[in-house]
Amino acid sequence: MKLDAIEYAAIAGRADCLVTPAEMDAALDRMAGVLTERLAGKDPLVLCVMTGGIVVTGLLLPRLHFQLRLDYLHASRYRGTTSGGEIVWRYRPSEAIRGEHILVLDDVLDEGVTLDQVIRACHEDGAASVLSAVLVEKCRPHQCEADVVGVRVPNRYLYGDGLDYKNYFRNAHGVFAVADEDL
Ligand SMILES: O=P(O)(O)OC[C@H]1O[C@H](OP(=O)(O)OP(=O)(O)O)[C@H](O)[C@@H]1O
Ligand SMILES: Nc1nc2[nH]cnc2c(=O)[nH]1
Repeated sequence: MKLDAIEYAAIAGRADCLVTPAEMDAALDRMAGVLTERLAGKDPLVLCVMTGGIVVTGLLLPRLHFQLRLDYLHASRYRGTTSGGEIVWRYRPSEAIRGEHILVLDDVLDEGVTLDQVIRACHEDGAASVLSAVLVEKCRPHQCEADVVGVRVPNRYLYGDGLDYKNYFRNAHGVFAVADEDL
């Protein structure tokens, strides 16, 4: 469904900014530092979890000054809605994963169902090691933990830096919480 320009502006106007663009940039620098310590010299294969992971991947990779390769996987469970369902795999690069040091990059750790299943899939597919990093972690219980976290935020429905609201706002820099009346 498309949003008209008035609705779009109203949703943005009612949202709360939880993390500013400058705070996100600082978080990305910190993540890059930790990932460099953990992965430099290992020639990792970075897997972007589509679609939300595309922004953190694009912002983080130029900060990683060591040898690596990039691929992606596509697993999703929200699909434009605000509550999660079954994981649907659209692309799983099983052959490429065998024997590799994998870095999984995603935008958000919420219930942790997606990351848990992605990490299990990488092990099943024969990864030599699996490290995970998320840009945003919600303060709530998760089915699994990420190894590296950019920022931690309250448990609200979020958009920005890859996270969508009704398929929009992935391009907003920073993290924003949708107003209750828009949920
Ligand atoms: O921790 P969880 O509760 O499993 O939620 C996290 C997942 O939810 C989002 O994906 P979504 O299914 O919305 O797909 P998208 O990346 O296409 O937005 C996000 O990109 C994570 O992959
Ligand atoms: N856009 C978006 N996707 C999610 N997937 C899991 N939690 C969220 C969230 O808060 N916002």
